[in-house]
Amino acid sequence: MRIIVSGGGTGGHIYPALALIERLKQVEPDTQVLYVGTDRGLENKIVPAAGLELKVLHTQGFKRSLSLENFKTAYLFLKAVHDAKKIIREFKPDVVLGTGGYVSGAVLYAAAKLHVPTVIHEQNSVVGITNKFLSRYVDEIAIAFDAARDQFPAAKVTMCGNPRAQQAAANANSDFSWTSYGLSDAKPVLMIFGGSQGAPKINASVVQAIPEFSKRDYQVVFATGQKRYDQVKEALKDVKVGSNVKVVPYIEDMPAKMPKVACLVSRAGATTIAEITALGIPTILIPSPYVTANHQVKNAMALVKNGAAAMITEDQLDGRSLLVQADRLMEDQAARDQMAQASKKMGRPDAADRLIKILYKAIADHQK
Ligand SMILES: CC(=O)N[C@H]1[C@@H](OP(=O)(O)OP(=O)(O)OC[C@H]2O[C@@H](n3ccc(=O)[nH]c3=O)[C@H](O)[C@@H]2O)O[C@H](CO)[C@@H](O)[C@@H]1O
Repeated sequence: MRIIVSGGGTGGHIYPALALIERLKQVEPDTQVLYVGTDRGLENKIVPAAGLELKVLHTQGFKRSLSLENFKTAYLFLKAVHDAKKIIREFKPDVVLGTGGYVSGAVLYAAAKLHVPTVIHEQNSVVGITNKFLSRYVDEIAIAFDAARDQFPAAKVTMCGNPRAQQAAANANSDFSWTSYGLSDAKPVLMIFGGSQGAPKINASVVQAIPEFSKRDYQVVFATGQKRYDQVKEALKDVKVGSNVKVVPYIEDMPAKMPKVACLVSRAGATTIAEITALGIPTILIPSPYVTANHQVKNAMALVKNGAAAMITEDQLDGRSLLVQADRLMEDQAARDQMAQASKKMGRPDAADRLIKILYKAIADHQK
């Protein structure tokens, strides 16, 4: 299969695309892939690292309020559509897949106008602005939460889950060792990260809690987000950080490491949730209150209701509340086991295979 994949900006849109590609190459080893992203997003780091060719377009998001900047955005969109058409004509894909982010708006719109089969994947329960716009033009829409169904044209929608779940499940028996982080494999690890880019309030709370974490019998791996690392290091300059606590900018190859985590603290982004439920990882979710229609709270509540996660809302978050919840789980294996079981029941470990079927369907329907 020749496939163009486009999704950009944050890890939550990029990792599902990469997981799909990894699986597609297992099913069809001669698959040819071109990734189209923005010139600024995390894809510039993640996609080449995965050994894929990346072409970039310059786009930006529309402001919700009336703004002069929106004229520039509209111009950039039209230019990006024009450039995307050129890329599509040259690459001649059998199908184009969009996984969200502004750049996928231009690429999928261009593909639809060129009558190339198109599929979009929506990771969230509340549909993103780009996918909402594209839903009129594309052939097929794959969703990961039932709640997204009614927000799209019914005939195009198929439940599939998030391909990153299948990748996570496939790595469940990972042989990763925490010794590469200077930690022990004999003691449980609490992993903390605020989404793919880090989150200021989570970072500040972890900084407050570090003197106590440093006295615990468990270990802590804390990712600050690439751009926030220096700031956190500065805040920690007079704090004695125990040898059981590791502070890093970013955690690479998460599917290898997540199975080796006893408990996780994280934002409630859809892709993170797909990973933790695929593996059944006890998690304390801290939903971001800064996202469209508060969708992370909805993502989180779906798990909390089933006993699959605990939640701290951002307004209740500080070093103290974080520590209390973390201790409660890290010091109670039975509570962790119970949460793990409930979480795993919600996982969709065949999501990539389902998405591949949807790609085949879009291609076949065009050949009729
Ligand atoms: C602020 C914002 O707009 N967030 C959105 C964005 O979040 P964001 O990009 O943070 O999305 P997710 O939480 O869904 O995904 C984060 C991904 O990054 C990985 N990871 C994270 C930290 C790290 O150090 N290393 C690493 O590999 C995680 O394992 C996961 O695969 O996209 C998600 C999916 O569309 C949405 O649900 C989120 O609401």
